Amino acid sequence: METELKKGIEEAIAKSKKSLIPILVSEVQKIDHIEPLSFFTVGKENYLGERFFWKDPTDSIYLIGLGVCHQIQSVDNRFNQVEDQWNQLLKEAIIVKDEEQKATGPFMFGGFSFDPLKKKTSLWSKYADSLFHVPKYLLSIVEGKTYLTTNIVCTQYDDSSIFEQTIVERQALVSKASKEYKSHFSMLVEEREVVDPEEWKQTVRDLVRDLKNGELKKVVLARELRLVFQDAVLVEGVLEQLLQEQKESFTFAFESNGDCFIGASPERLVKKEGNQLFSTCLAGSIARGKTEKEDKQLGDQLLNDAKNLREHLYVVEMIKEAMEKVCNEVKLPSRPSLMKMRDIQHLYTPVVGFSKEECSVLQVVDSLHPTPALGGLPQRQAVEKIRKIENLDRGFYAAPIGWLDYEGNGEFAVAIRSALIQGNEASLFAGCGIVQDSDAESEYVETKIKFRPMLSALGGLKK
Ligand SMILES: C=C(O[C@H]1C=CC=C(C(=O)O)[C@@H]1O)C(=O)O
Ligand SMILES: [Mg+2]
Repeated sequence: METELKKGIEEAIAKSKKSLIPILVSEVQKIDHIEPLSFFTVGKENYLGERFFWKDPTDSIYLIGLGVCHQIQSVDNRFNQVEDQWNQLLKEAIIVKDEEQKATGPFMFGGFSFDPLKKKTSLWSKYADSLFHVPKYLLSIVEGKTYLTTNIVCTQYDDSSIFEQTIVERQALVSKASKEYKSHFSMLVEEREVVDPEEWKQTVRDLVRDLKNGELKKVVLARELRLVFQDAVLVEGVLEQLLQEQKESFTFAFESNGDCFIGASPERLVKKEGNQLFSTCLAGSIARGKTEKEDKQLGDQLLNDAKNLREHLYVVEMIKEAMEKVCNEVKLPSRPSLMKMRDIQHLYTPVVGFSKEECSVLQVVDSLHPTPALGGLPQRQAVEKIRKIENLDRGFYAAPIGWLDYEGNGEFAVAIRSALIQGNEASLFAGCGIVQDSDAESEYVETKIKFRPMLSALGGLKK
């Protein structure tokens, strides 16, 4: 296998000398199991600020990336541009692998900001509106099998010494990652609501008045909580906590230039496997009960609550319509069920479809984002409203985050229940769907519940 990587690199350098464009070499090895968190932690030494972590709710896939061998960014027409740049890179790529397995080989991880037209603050200066990383090393644990992909972008100026360097580095990574991982914690010293609660509730009241009088049916409003810690927050510790406490969610971390966007989202935007497409309608919320009986009562209340059902129905209508455009067949249950996480329960409708030919994951992301679970209805007007009245730079919060492989498989979640970690500070985000019969006080309480997963993982939740 290693000689094949060497050959691949030599071929890529020769190709690059002729074409003058960089050439990607991607080699996949099946390896013994490595703990995902160990691999992530070991990457800190050489790749701090260039790591990502992803786990899906069924634990069927773990993806950990270290280093950035190629970066994709774009400004206008961003979903198409990312796709074009990705296809450009893939066109000449040299792939060395023995076995077919999704989420291995040429692969990228990243996401988009919620609204590229929103006025920017310095909060998200480390994240472009579209940002994808092709990792140097990718650990993929897919249905219990472990793979290590090594990606190298070769240019006309390289020589085969990059082969030797890579082999040495990769052996060191794998052997260190096989040792045990120790967790750490930081202490929270201050908690600050970035927007005054009364001001936020007033915005909700004003919005409810508009919803009663205009064509807008739903707008999702969010707010930010800023935390200060004694020491720099250790992303590994936060991830460990999220993995333990939010098993039913997508757990993700995406580092960029020293900051880290991290979270545990229960909400899939889209998954594509072959021509099968999966999406999720998740909107309408209530607390978990302290006892089983109370929990069931609350769940039943949610399933029969007109306001929450309305909030949910708008999402179902929009996702169904968008999926029907790209699918030959779309299936979904006629009524929502409950999805329960540690801190909250939601109304949930899964959607399955068979995609038409030539329909890519990013095209589906483009047609869905933002769904009314994050934006509102009608979509464009709701986003405009948020841009105008919401006192928050959402950045990557509530926007698509996920991965794509070279065969067109991929999965994106919407990045809610999330936080942006910046050294010894963090911003947490939480929003809720405002409809005509929303009550500002209850919506405020709902956002408080939605802060809990991240607050707890950051060690800041008072028990
Ligand atoms: C916008 C968020 O949640 C969405 C997802 C599920 C339920 C929601 C709700 O009931 O309002 C929201 O639409 C968030 O957690 O920040
Ligand atoms: Mg709600």
